[in-house]
Amino acid sequence: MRTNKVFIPEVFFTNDCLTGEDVVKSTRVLGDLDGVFQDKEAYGKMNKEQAVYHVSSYLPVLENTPGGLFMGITTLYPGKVGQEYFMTKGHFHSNSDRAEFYWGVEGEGFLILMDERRNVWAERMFPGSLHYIPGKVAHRVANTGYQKLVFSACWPSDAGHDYATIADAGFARRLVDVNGVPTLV
Ligand SMILES: O=P(O)(O)OC[C@H]1O[C@H](O)[C@H](O)[C@@H](O)[C@@H]1O
Ligand SMILES: [Fe+2]
Repeated sequence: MRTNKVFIPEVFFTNDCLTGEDVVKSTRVLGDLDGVFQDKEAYGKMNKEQAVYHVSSYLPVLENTPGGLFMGITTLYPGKVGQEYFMTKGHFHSNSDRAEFYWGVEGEGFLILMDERRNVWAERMFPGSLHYIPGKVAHRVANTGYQKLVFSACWPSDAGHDYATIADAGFARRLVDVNGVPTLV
């Protein structure tokens, strides 16, 4: 199932929108993304303290609660490591059949998806793009623009994050700048 529906945003979310004791904020700096990018030489020369993305997560119920929902806002900065765009770590869900919605709020980029047979495809993200991520599909987002990319997400509170599978085998294809054009290679 591949869907890429569009809605019209009336409110632009930012990470600052979400506040309260059930909101968890985190930042991933370049040093947290060791092993994620292909060009190790370019990565080695970059400042590891540089922020790549911020996530604010609204967790109104406890992690692993069946039937609940979480919501997040991610701000992903523009940049590249070599020719590869700044991107999120990416993950499957620990409860592998759990689905998720992502939607574009600001900026431009791609949602990169990979199923369990390692087929990879990408959906363009822009303000108002809406993306249904089926269960058993790994997901990561790349910023291909020159400004920050803001997207939001809604996922089941019992989905969990499985980073280990991606850390071990990565995605089967990478989104790189080929003569100025974002290309899956
Ligand atoms: O968890 P990452 O792969 O680093 O992606 C960053 C974040 O993106 C979205 O906001 C998701 O809903 C979060 O669950 C995820 O943590
Ligand atoms: Fe997810």
